[in-house]
Amino acid sequence: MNRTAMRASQKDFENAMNQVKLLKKDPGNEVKLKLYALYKQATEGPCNMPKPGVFDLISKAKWDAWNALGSLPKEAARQNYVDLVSSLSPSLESSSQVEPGTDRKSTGFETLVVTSEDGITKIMFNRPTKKNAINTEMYHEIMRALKAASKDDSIITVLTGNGDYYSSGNDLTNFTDIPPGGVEEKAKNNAVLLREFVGCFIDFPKPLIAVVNGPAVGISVTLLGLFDAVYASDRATFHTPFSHLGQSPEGCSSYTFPKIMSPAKATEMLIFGKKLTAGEACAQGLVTEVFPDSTFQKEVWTRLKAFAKLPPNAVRISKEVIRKREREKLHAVNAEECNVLQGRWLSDECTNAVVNFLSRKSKL
Ligand SMILES: CCCCC/C=C/CC(=O)SCCNC(=O)CCNC(=O)[C@H](O)C(C)(C)COP(=O)(O)OP(=O)(O)OC[C@H]1O[C@@H](n2cnc3c(N)ncnc32)[C@H](O)[C@@H]1OP(=O)(O)O
Repeated sequence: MNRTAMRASQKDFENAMNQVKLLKKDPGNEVKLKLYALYKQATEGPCNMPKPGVFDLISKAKWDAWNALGSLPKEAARQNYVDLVSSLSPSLESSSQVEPGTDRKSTGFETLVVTSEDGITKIMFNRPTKKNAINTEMYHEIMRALKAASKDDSIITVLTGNGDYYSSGNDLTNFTDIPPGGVEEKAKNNAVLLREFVGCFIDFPKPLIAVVNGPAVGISVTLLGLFDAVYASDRATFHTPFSHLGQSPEGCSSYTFPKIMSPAKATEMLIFGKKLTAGEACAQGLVTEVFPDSTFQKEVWTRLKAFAKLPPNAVRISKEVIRKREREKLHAVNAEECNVLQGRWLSDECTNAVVNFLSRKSKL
């Protein structure tokens, strides 16, 4: 279509402005200056600002670009703006698509949906009928997805849940398939797996963000202390009923939670199993921000897309600086928690709690 023969309407102009916000790639300073100048010309007419001083480089570059348009009529500037934006269209995305998910979808996962788009790798727990309980396969797949995300070209990595739950934590049927070596061997294998699993979160090199779409239980809560930001729907709750299950804290929460929320508040959660609302978890520092469920996805993904446009090296280096001085300590805490849990899994208290759940005598 020959757009120059057309006259861009105010609506075309507004659409073009919205499309600019959704550019996948930075179009470069030259194009950005042109866009700025055309926008100013289209909305205010010829340059009407005093020339900035030579040391104010950015304002001066903008002024030069606008001033260079001379007396170009507003209508023509509007048309040129729309044409310029449309020439950038290969790097635009559909404006209706807010949440990443359609671009590169990784195959080979049974329990996850992993997608990569707009500089964001999204790892979505995908066992909605089991409230996204984490079974052995899922522990392995999450580790595989994190390792791939650490090497791909994304800037940030997001974990979220499919369905009404974020995750109901460890799949309690993990305790049922007993190997030839008996329950001791099972407990040992689980401790090895758990240590490796939590280790992947400690060592993850990019910002890790949790998009907590609904209730979170057990290990899906404790791990949040190792994330860099946690955004929650106001439907989400945070529950670590370890004592009820005859178990003890994991995911480095015995160290991170007292630091994040004070020792007494951590005790209420980790020992007494107090369930927090999203608002309470935010007040205690575990959650970064809470959103109304009706606008949660739209608001959070818009924000994440903006984060993912930040310079990748600066983002990665900053994450390393922040994590560096804690990494050794976190690995030591993880090792100790796994050791303690290995013993707990062999206890009558834990066995009874799991049997009660599996025979539906108890629920949280
Ligand atoms: C390598 C090992 C590492 C171990 C690390 C240790 C981690 C510690 C923890 O994570 S402790 C937390 C463990 N989680 C729980 O105790 C939660 C148990 N689940 C429940 O209490 C409830 O299911 C509920 C409150 C989460 C949801 O209740 P609701 O009534 O809404 O739904 P249902 O109970 O009908 O659940 C639907 C189906 O999902 C199955 N399911 C849910 N959670 C789990 C789970 N954690 N483990 C196994 N299965 C779970 C539930 O059994 C239903 O399945 P069904 O439809 O086939 O009956």
